[in-house]
Amino acid sequence: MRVVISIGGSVLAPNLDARRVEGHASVVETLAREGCEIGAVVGGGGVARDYIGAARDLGANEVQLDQIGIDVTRINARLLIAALGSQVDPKVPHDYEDAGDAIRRGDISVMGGVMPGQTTDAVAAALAEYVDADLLVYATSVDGVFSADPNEDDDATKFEEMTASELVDVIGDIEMNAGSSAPVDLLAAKLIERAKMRTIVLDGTDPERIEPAVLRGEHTGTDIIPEGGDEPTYWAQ
Ligand SMILES: Nc1ncnc2c1ncn2[C@@H]1O[C@H](COP(=O)(O)OP(=O)(O)O)[C@@H](O)[C@H]1O
Ligand SMILES: O=c1ccn([C@@H]2O[C@H](COP(=O)(O)OP(=O)(O)O)[C@@H](O)[C@H]2O)c(=O)[nH]1
Repeated sequence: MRVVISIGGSVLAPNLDARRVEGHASVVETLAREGCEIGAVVGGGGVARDYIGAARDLGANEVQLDQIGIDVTRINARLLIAALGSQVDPKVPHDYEDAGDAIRRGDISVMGGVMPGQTTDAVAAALAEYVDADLLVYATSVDGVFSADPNEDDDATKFEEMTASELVDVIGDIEMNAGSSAPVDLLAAKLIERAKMRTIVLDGTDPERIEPAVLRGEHTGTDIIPEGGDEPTYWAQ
């Protein structure tokens, strides 16, 4: 099975901790041993937001702030590469072709950000479409997509399941400033919709949750079902 896993910076590197990175690397390696072809995309986390905040105070515009964020996501990608064994492409790809070439060679590919005006959520969705992935997983800091930000609104309710167009509607109003927080960004949601990409949004704080979700579809987060798409056959057994 070919899977793209987006590891949010909030779960990979809310702060710098080698053991936490090791925990995510261990799950990725387990999935590779189970025969998965893997593209990983990592976010910027706390360090990105520290740099973005400082640069904003210095008067940088949003594109400049995005560029700083991209650089931090690429450093985080190098951290995960360092924790992965020999089967990982040592380079952080600058584009989807390089990532796709590595995955087709049988290597694990680890991307960071690629261009201003989006987040790594969109990178993961575009990579999943480009390599025709069977599944896209967002390991983020909440256990799914809610009707509103659950950290701000106690009345927010979780979607167990939703269509990509419902996802577009729910996250459409979330601001898109550099460093803003969203379980999936708007561009990612639109890419998931057009690609009819089977997607799971789950709490990846404990990376162990990723494995059963990928291998058996077992999780407590949100299933994003492509309209007109069927349940993936690999979970039929
Ligand atoms: N509708 C929503 N559903 C779930 N989380 C939301 C929603 N709106 C905003 N959020 C916020 O998005 C955060 C996840 O985004 P972010 O911090 O960028 O994670 P990541 O590091 O995975 O990109 C959650 O912790 C939550 O506070
Ligand atoms: O392709 C990308 C990826 C990231 N970013 C910038 O880098 C920041 C950190 O990336 P992301 O939000 O994906 O990290 P996370 O939310 O997972 O910590 C984003 O807010 C954007 O400002 C960007 O401009 N383009």
